[in-house]
Amino acid sequence: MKTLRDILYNVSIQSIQGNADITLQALAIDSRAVKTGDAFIAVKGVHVDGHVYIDKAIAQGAAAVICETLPENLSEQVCYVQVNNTALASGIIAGNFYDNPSHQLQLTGVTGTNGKTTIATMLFRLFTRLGHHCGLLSTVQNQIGDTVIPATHTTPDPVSLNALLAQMLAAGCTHVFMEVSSHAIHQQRIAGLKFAGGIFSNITHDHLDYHHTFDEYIRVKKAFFDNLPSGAFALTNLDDKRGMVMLQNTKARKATYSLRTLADYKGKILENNLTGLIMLVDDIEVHFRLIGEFNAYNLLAVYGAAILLGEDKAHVLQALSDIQGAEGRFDYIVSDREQIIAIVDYAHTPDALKNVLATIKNLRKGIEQVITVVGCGGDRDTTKRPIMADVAAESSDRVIFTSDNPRTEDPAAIIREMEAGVPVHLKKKTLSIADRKEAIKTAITLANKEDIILVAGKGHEKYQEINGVKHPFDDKQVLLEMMKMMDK
Ligand SMILES: CC(=O)N[C@H]1[C@@H](OP(=O)(O)OP(=O)(O)OC[C@H]2O[C@@H](n3ccc(=O)[nH]c3=O)[C@H](O)[C@@H]2O)O[C@H](CO)[C@@H](O)[C@@H]1O[C@H](C)C(=O)N[C@@H](C)C(=O)N[C@H](CCC(=O)O)C(=O)O
Ligand SMILES: Nc1ncnc2c1ncn2[C@@H]1O[C@H](COP(=O)(O)OP(=O)(O)OP(=O)(O)O)[C@@H](O)[C@H]1O
Ligand SMILES: N[C@H](CCC[C@H](N)C(=O)O)C(=O)O
Ligand SMILES: [Mg+2]
Repeated sequence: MKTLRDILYNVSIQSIQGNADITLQALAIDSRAVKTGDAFIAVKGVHVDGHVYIDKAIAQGAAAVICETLPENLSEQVCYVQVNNTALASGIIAGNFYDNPSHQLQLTGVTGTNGKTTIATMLFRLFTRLGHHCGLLSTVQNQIGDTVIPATHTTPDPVSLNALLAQMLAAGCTHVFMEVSSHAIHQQRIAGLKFAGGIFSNITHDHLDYHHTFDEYIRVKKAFFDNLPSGAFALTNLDDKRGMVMLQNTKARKATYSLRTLADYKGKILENNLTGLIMLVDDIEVHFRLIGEFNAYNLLAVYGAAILLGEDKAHVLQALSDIQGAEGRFDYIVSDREQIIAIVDYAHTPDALKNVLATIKNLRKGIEQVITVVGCGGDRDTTKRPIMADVAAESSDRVIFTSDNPRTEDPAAIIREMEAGVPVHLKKKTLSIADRKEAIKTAITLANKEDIILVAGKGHEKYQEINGVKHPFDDKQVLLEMMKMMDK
C-alpha cells in the first residue's frame, strides 16, 4: 500500500494542505471512478476542467485531491496537493503508485501518422517468437502474452497505462511495445515513462482538428524524441521529409532506416505482389508476408528496432519472414466464384489511402476495376475529408462515399464535405450511399470477375459509432456475408 507522500516523489509541488501520510487505495483522473480512500487528480481537459468535479470526487470518498488551484472551501478529511501541472503530475504519480514498471521493462514506443499499430504489433509478435515474454499496447488491442485486454485508446491515460505495465511486469513480461499517439504526447499521458527506444514512422496530414497546424503536429511528435533518455535508441525513417527533424534534439542514440539512401538499416524491394514482399535487407534476401511499399518501411523499422534491442540479425529476419501484419491492415479475401479481391484496410488519412491505392495499382494485372468504399470519421479533422475523396477518385475506377464513424455529426453532411473535393471531371466515377452496409453491397454488385474492392477507414473496428452508441459492424464480416448472399 502506498501513502500519498510516496506517490508524490519527483512531482513539483506548490503546497500541501492536510496529512500526506494517509494510505491510498487507488488513483482516479475521472471523478466517476472515485471510490473511498482514493486520490483524485483534477486535469484540465478539452471539454471541461476536472477541477469542477473535486467536490463530487470527495462526496464519493476521495481521501486526497491533486489539483492546480485549491478549492475555496477545504474539507478537513481530505489532503490537498497543489501542483503546477496536473496532467504532467498524473504520469509521474501513476508511475510511483505502480512502482514505475516502465523502469523495469524494455519499453519501446512507436509514433508517426501511419504504421504505429503495424510496427508495434509486429515487434510484439517477433519478440514473442524469439522467446521473450511480451506486452502490447495498441489501437486494436492490448496484450499480455496471449491474454487480450480490449483497448479504448491508441495510448491509454497515464493511470490505466501504468496499471497495464505493472500487470505486464507481474506476468513476467520483459519487453513491451506501445503506440504513442500525438494526443498522448500532448496530453502528457506518457509522462514519467522510461523508454528503451522510440521509433518514428512518418508524418503526414491528420488530426489538424486537435493540433490546428501541421507545424504544431510536428512539434508535438518531436517532443517524444526530445524527452527520450540518453540510454535509449531513437530510430527514424530517413525517407520521410521530417525524419531527421524528429531526432534533432534527442539525447538518445540515433539510428536510421531507408529504402532510398544509405542508412543504418537499409532495404530494397525486389518483388511486391499479393503473396508478399521480397526484399534485400542489409544485403540478405528475405520474403515477407506483408504487402506494399509502405509495409517495407514498417518491416525495416521492426528489423532496426529488434537489432537495437540486442537481437541477432539472422534470427530476426528468419522469424520476421513468417509474421503476419495487424488485423484490418490490407486484410484481403478472394471470392470463390468470380475471384473478386476485397481488401479491408484502416486507411483513414489521405497519405494512407494514397499508399494503399498505389499498392493495389501495382497488384493489378491490367483490366480489373478498382472500386473503393470510403468515409471519414465525425468529430475528427474535417480538412482531410475533401482530400481523401480526391485521392479515392483519382486512384479508383469507381468510388462509393459512405459513413465511417459519424459520432455526433450528420453522415450526409460529412459526405457532402468529401464530395466537394472531387474534381468535376472525376465526379462521374463517384456515388454516395450513407448506409455503410448498402455501400459495400453496391460495390459487390458493381464488381465483375477479378475486380478489386477496397473498403477503407475502419480496418479492425467491430462497431460503428453513432451519437455515442457503438453499433456492431465489421467490414470484413459484411463483405463475406454479402459475397455469399450474392454468390459472387
Ligand atoms: C480529445 C481527447 O484526446 N480527449 C481525451 C481527454 O478528454 P477531454 O480532454 O475531453 O476530457 P474532458 O471531458 O474535458 O474532462 C477533463 C477531465 O475531467 C475529468 N472528468 C470529466 C467528467 C466527469 O464527470 N468527471 C471527471 O473527472 C476527465 O476524466 C478528464 O480528466 O482525456 C480523456 C481521459 O484521458 C480521454 O479519454 C479523451 O479521449 C477521447 C475519448 C478521444 O476520443 N480521444 C481520441 C481523439 C484520442 O485520444 N485518440 C488517440 C489516437 C489517435 C490516432 O491513433 O490517430 C488515442 O491515443 O487514442
Ligand atoms: N508506414 C506506413 N506509411 C504509410 N501508410 C501506412 C504505413 N503503414 C500503414 N499504413 C496505412 O495506414 C493504415 C493504418 O496503419 P496502422 O494502423 O499501422 O497505423 P497507426 O499509425 O497505428 O494508425 P492510428 O493513428 O489510427 O493508430 C493502414 O491500414 C495502411 O493503410
Ligand atoms: N485513432 C484514430 C482512428 C480513426 C479511425 C476512423 N475509423 C475514424 O473513426 O475516424 C482517431 O481516433 O482519429
Ligand atoms: Mg494505431
